[in-house]
Amino acid sequence: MKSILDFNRARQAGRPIVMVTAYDAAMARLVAVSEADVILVGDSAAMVVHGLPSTVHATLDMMVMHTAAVRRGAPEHVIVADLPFLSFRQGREVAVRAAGALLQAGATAVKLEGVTGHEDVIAHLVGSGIPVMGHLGLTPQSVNQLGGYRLQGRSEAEAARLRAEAGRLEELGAFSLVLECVPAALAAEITASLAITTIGIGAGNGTSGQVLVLNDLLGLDAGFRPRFARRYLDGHAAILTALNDYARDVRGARFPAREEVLA
Ligand SMILES: Nc1nc(=O)c2c([nH]1)NC[C@@H]1CN(c3ccc(C(=O)N[C@@H](CCC(=O)O)C(=O)O)cc3)CN21
Ligand SMILES: CC(C)C(=O)C(=O)O
Ligand SMILES: [Mg+2]
Repeated sequence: MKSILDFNRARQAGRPIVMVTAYDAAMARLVAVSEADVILVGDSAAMVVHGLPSTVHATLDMMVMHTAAVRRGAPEHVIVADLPFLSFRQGREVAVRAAGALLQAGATAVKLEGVTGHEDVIAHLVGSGIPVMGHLGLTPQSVNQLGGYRLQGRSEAEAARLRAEAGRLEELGAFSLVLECVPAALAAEITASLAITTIGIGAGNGTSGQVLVLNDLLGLDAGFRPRFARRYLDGHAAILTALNDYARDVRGARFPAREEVLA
């Protein structure tokens, strides 16, 4: 996809939107030549790339660096970058500066979690020419409040709140929103009630598109296996085999071979 207008074009054409994360130029180059539509520079980078315990630890500097690297690897794609924890909860000026830094690093749009309490910030970003993607349901930046990564919107009260927040995001001018870990029927109902697109993760197949963390779909982490994260590759095993082949070749004096010696 070349612009955010392609989100609604895809929905109108009945084509599911394919979103995947990337954090560096090498992976972005791969995604750019794949059939995936959109790249998310997720704040999951804090966990996946930096080994930090949660996305609470993502910083603006970190997100700017990853966004710039991904833009170099994918010059033509729509890139959505996550606004890090608290960067949109300290008033309009701080938020617009953070979002501006992400756009100047190469993002096409920003994503932010939740809506209640920062409605004015969302409207101000949109009014400033910054496309905003919302993120509802399981909002990982609130993990310390949610008490873990669990399905959201199970009670009727929670479902009603999610419906209202999704409608509010559309009213405030968000062009799309992520629904993370919510019941499939609720995600489908919210999608049908909105004119803007929804991108699901752990939210069933009734959304306008899907998003997965690249490392998850490549199976790079042997330990992280939530039910929604289908593995298209056992990357952990494949890479481990390559590494051990290399180690054995060095120890067995099979590497480097004659043609690999510069002389
Ligand atoms: N590598 C990675 N992939 C992600 O999808 C991801 C991150 N990191 N970091 C930020 C958040 C955290 N996310 C998570 C993390 C764990 C579960 C999880 O363990 N889910 C279980 C239990 C569900 C439940 O109890 O309702 C599952 O089996 O799906 C879900 C989403 C999604 N995001
Ligand atoms: C899981 C997706 C939606 C995300 O926000 C991230 O990767 O940070
Ligand atoms: Mg995120």
